Amino acid sequence: MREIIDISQPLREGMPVWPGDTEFAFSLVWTIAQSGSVNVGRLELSTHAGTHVDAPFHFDDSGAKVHELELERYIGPARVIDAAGHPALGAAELRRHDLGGAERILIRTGSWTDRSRFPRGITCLRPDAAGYLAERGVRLIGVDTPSVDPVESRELPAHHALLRHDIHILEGIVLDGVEPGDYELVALPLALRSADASPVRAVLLGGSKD
Ligand SMILES: N[C@@H](CC(=O)c1ccccc1NC=O)C(=O)O
Repeated sequence: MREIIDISQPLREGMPVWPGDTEFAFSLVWTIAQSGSVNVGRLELSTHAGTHVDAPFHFDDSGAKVHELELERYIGPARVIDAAGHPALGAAELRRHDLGGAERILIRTGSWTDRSRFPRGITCLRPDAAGYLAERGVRLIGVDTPSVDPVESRELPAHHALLRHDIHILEGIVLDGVEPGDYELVALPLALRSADASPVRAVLLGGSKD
């Protein structure tokens, strides 16, 4: 049995959300006490709640929507690298890490320290990281922050550069205590018609396949 490492943020009332975005809410609309048979909940949440993938449509009107994402991009070999301690990560910083030919690179920036609040001053990606990653065969980049661009950015240069190089984005993963190294990633978007992003349950499978 392979070890399963959950790298997802718990979705819960009061969890941090993008400034001004929909707060997460869960409530029971039917209870066993009232209905005599079942509890049934309802959710209100942003498509960017917690750990999520951005579809290109999030920042490009002609970009692919969530239901158009190929699932194979979100399942398969992934390398976790520890790149903590940088205000921004460009080609120069990433060059110091062995990416090992993995199509999926998950970056621990360590820049979201207090998970009870939405972070300020996160480590972002520089646009020149995109070409460097693409040359090494990367197709999915995951970060432990809510964005690959600075939170104040309107132009979203790293999002656009990554898309131009056909690299998709997984945001808000939790890599505290995860050893750098090679894993299998599973982080599937929901089958959400027309959406700009989707929460995912992201897990790493460690150990051997036997
Ligand atoms: N582009 C950011 C998210 C973002 O910009 C955002 C997410 C939720 C609600 C509002 C957002 N931006 C608003 O200006 C990202 O996905 O990395």
